[in-house]
Amino acid sequence: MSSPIDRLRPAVSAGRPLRDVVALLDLEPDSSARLDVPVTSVSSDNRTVQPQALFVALPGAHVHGATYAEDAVSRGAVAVLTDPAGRELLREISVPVVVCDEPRTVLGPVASVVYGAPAQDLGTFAVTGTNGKTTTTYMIDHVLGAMGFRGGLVGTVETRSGDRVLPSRLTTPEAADLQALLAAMREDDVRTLAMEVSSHALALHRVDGIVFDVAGFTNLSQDHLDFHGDLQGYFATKARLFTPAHARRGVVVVDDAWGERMVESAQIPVATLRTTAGQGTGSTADWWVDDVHPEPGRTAFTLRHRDGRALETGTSLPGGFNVTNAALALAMVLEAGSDVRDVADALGAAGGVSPAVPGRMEQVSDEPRVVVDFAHNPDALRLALQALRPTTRGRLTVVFGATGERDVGKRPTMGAIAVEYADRVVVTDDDPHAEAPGPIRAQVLAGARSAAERVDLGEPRRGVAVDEVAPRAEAIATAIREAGEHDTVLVAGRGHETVQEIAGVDHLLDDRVEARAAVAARKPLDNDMKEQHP
Ligand SMILES: CC(=O)N[C@H]1[C@@H](OP(=O)(O)OP(=O)(O)OC[C@H]2O[C@@H](n3ccc(=O)[nH]c3=O)[C@H](O)[C@@H]2O)O[C@H](CO)[C@@H](O)[C@@H]1O[C@H](C)C(=O)N[C@@H](C)C(=O)N[C@H](CCC(=O)O)C(=O)O
Ligand SMILES: Nc1ncnc2c1ncn2[C@@H]1O[C@H](COP(=O)(O)OP(=O)(O)OP(=O)(O)O)[C@@H](O)[C@H]1O
Repeated sequence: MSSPIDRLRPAVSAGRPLRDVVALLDLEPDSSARLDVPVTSVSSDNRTVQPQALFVALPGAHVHGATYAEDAVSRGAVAVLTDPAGRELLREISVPVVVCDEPRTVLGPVASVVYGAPAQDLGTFAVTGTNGKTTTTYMIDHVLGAMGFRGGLVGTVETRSGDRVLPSRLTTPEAADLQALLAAMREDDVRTLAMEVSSHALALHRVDGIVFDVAGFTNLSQDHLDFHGDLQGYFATKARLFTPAHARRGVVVVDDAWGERMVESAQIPVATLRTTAGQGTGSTADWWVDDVHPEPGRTAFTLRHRDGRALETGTSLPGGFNVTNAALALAMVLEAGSDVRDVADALGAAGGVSPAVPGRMEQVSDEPRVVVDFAHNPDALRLALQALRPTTRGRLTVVFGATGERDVGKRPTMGAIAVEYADRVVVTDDDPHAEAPGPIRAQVLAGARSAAERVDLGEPRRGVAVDEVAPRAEAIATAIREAGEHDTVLVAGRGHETVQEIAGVDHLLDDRVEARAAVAARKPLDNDMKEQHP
């Protein structure tokens, strides 16, 4: 996880006089002389303030940003934008203060003005949905890269501007950081942007001030209900992306009812995409996936449009859901105006839609097969297990936990899903954050054990072993040590992440590193067994 100070920003910024910001907000200037001061950057965190910055002091859940205004000024901030509560905290400040009721809602547009509307110089693609955002953005970036465009990427795993790469702190950065990043991309001669737009970002106005060329919707299922209250609120927040303030056109996966509802509520032109089997010719969707079949090392498929366009390609990323992600990425690129033959030629040379996506169905070993995946909600866990089941010759083990301080309701559900699809379930810790890890495991285990009882009573009887092992590194080691050669071990929930937060303290932990170490530790055992049974 990077600190708030690690961020990509432009080396040069012409900036704008503070007067322009005041005009944008339609406010009465309180001191005309000082409104000529040039503003060359915008920060909503004092730790990122540079000389000539506008410091935007936001009210937060923990603290008011105005608390840090003095420090921001000492770092070179030349003005402060805040709300009336922030103004109260800033009686003695030495720089002009601009007050508006909801500074969060203007942060993006203000930063866009200061940096010279950088989004307008890029071909912009935004992806939202519960699952698949990271994968789909990597796929869009891969397709555009194959076509020769120098790309920018913003999302959960990393932030990339051409050759410059940083690990990400948030999936979607705060508005001021995002606009600075887009300005850096323009400086780096980046032509296209593929970015994840989280529901938090939409609710907290992080992408205000950007109108994406194409927005994509993957799916919706239970997650983040701690923040959005219920699924309806979660959906309504995602739907904001499909309005003229945020996007020009959209592509919506209509495999589930939420997709259909997204099409109904969209206020921009949207193309529909159906990727579930059996649609074929005569599909009611604009785009659909046809002729899905396995080929060595990949799944081949054809993306068709109702106007007759067809694109034959494939993806090496496992699971039916990755065909969906690939089809969405392609449909978004085609809806942006690319010619289907150009895309087909580029993909032919690139070997299909097959980017390396860190921690997404990432296979770290063959025998036993060990796969590290980011599935951390019920739907993703079920799909990841379903994807691995048909190609598992032995037993399927899953190692996972649930996040602390987040959506408590999904814990027992995930336990039950694990039992439904795996032969062995090892419940451990995810990121407990400040919550006590034991009770989180207990809630996951409760769901798993009651599902296991149902499975044991059912016909045919299927004994599923449910164990609790913590800490997580020990759980991974145990599952891999005890796995047979033909077994699969899915380590789910943390994917690419390298820091685990327990009791508010960060610990270095990378599931892929732990899994590789556990596989390496089996080697003497493997050799001994081979000597005994040559
Ligand atoms: C719910 C949420 O998103 N909260 C974000 C919000 O926090 P907050 O309102 O509590 O802020 P605060 O800590 O009270 O601070 C108030 C203001 O003072 C500033 N400040 C604070 C401290 C300081 O030393 N100096 C300073 O200037 C802060 O930058 C902020 O502007 O503003 C903070 C500053 O930008 C964010 O770090 C914080 O994200 C927290 C860490 C978070 O975990 N967010 C997650 C839930 C999130 O956004 N996730 C989505 C992806 C979800 C998914 O799909 O998995 C994402 O897009 O990343
Ligand atoms: N289209 C999809 N439908 C359902 N599940 C998916 C889909 N694509 C990926 N997944 C599952 O969800 C997990 C997360 O995938 P990915 O990181 O691409 O999604 P995301 O939306 O970016 O998630 P997050 O915002 O939490 O980072 C994957 O590891 C996989 O298990």
